[in-house]
Amino acid sequence: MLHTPERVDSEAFWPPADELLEAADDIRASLGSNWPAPARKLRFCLSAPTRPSPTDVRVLIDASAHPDERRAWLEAGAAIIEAAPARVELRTASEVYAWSGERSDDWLAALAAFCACDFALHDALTLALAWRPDAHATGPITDPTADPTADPRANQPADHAAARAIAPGWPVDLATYPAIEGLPAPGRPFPTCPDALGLYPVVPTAEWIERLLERGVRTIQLRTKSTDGRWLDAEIARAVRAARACDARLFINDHWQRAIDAGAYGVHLGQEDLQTADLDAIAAAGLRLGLSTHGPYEMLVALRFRPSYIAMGAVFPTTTKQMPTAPQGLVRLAHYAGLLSGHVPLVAIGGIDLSVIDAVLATGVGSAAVVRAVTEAPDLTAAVDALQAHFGVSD
Ligand SMILES: Cc1ncc(COP(=O)(O)OP(=O)(O)O)c(N)n1
Ligand SMILES: Cc1ncsc1CCOP(=O)(O)O
Repeated sequence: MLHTPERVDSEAFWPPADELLEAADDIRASLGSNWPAPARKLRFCLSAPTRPSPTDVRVLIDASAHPDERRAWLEAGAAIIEAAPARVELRTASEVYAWSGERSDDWLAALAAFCACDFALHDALTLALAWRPDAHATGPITDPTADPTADPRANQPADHAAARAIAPGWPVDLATYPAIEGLPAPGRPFPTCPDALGLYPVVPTAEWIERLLERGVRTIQLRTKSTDGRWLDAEIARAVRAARACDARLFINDHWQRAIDAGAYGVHLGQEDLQTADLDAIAAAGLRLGLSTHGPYEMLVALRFRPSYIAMGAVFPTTTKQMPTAPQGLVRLAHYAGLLSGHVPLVAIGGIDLSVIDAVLATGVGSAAVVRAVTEAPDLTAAVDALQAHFGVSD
């Protein structure tokens, strides 16, 4: 079992800072014990270390550093956080992130606490800037016997309600989350779609779509990596025809222009597609937009575009797609579901099949997207019927 100790590493701050460590420990304890143990222990350096290491994060508060010094830290693999009034920037050798907005005086303690729960540094910083001493969830801390990283195939929690509980220290109010800099001004909101999108198969051809519509599926995605334009046009047109005939919600992955031309219900895009897709054209055509995310930072990015739903994953390990981040697990998923509840529907994806569907739905998500659970099912009808039954859909 990989339970995180409810404490921050005693060497998390350099030079040692007892009060800061105590505040970080308090915040960490308020997050409960169900998080993965941190993959690496970061050291937050309030003064320059003699020799920076890749696990160092140099923290400059209302201060600047000589460019040569910065270069040396980044070359050593260290990260730099610069905190100015109402603005924080994180710089690594390859990335720059910037947030603006108010923050708590204890944001640095909160940062150490979220890093101790194994959030990536930019995700932990997003959460730390949102953290407030008095704006906490009221629910019980999640079940201390549940293993956050465990696939419930191996460790089925007796009570799925445990997976839904939100730790008291988790920042639940989107209004306290910082603004991410460098994004376009919010455009018009995309048309809404139901909170509970239900079972959401993601499949490679129109023929698959037809087969699944026949089995009663009503939210579905055409996802193909083909670059053959004529084939794509024909498949998308056929899929749209089939979905319309059943009044089903058909999302087209990536091919937003073709989806507009064919009159699909919606488009699904990844974070990198946000740089190139014409979101105004998608919205103007009345299509819904689903966006992929892999953590709290990307969730905030996605929210800026006012999508119809946000997808989060991979929840569990998957062989269908190479993922940029480690599986999120159920505990994070439940916290994301709590945060987005009432704002935008959340779709879980990655490694989901019949054996985990109950646990996934217990986190509060309204939909589960699946690839292999249908495309590799030995008996498609049985697999779809069994999955659908968990969404209250029966034959
Ligand atoms: C419902 C849903 N969630 C996530 C994805 C993944 O989309 P993306 O990040 O764009 O990656 P590719 O699917 O293009 O490989 C999805 N397609 N659907
Ligand atoms: C496309 C995608 N995006 C995030 S996980 C994933 C693959 C999900 O596939 P499976 O359901 O087979 O694990």
